[in-house]
Amino acid sequence: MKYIKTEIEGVYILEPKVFEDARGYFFEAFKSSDFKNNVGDIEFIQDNESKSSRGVLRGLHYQRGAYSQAKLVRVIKGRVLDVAVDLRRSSATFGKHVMVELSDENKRQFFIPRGFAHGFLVLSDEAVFTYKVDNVYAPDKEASIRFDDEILGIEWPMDSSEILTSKKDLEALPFDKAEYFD
Ligand SMILES: Cc1cn([C@H]2C[C@H](O)[C@@H](COP(=O)(O)OP(=O)(O)O[C@H]3O[C@@H](C)C(=O)[C@@H](O)[C@H]3O)O2)c(=O)[nH]c1=O
Repeated sequence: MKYIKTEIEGVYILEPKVFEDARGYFFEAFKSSDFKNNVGDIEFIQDNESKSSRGVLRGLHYQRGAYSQAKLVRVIKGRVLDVAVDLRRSSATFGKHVMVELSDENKRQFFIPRGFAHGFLVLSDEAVFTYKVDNVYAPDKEASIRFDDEILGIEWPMDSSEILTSKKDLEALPFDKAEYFD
């Protein structure tokens, strides 16, 4: 697995070594010891999976305060654009984001530390998205920032007429009303 640093401290793109043969392929999707050596001592406690159709945008989500979750995300079917927004007020890249394409073809993974908002847009007809988190799900600590917030300036490659979000995400707060991290 290659661990590639991004322009935001603590955010990594992971590229697995894929072994192909006549039967198909094999790769190590997660190896705790490697992850610890390259990223840090993070204990993932839950695996999640969602399926979405083209144009679905889930995000930009985070859990507030001590309920923040680090996430290791990947796509096992289809193609998405994944975005992590830095909400760490003391960070040099506060308010900045990293965008990466994740697909079943490139098999890339994206590591988003605590203190970030996260979201993705589905580019293929269907996408199955799976991710590990390192903290409990706490529905009353959930927060959502508008994906099309002007300050964030994320360039989603679809018109808002093509984008489908949840009611919760439509009612999300603008970035300047969000709760940040120290
Ligand atoms: C996130 C989550 C949701 N749920 C339930 C609540 C709800 O009834 C249903 C769907 O939840 P949501 O609408 O919040 O699902 P979704 O919009 O897919 O939320 C996810 O979006 C991506 C971008 C993230 O980064 C995740 O952390 C998470 O916030 O699943 C759980 O039971 N456990 C969980 O850990």
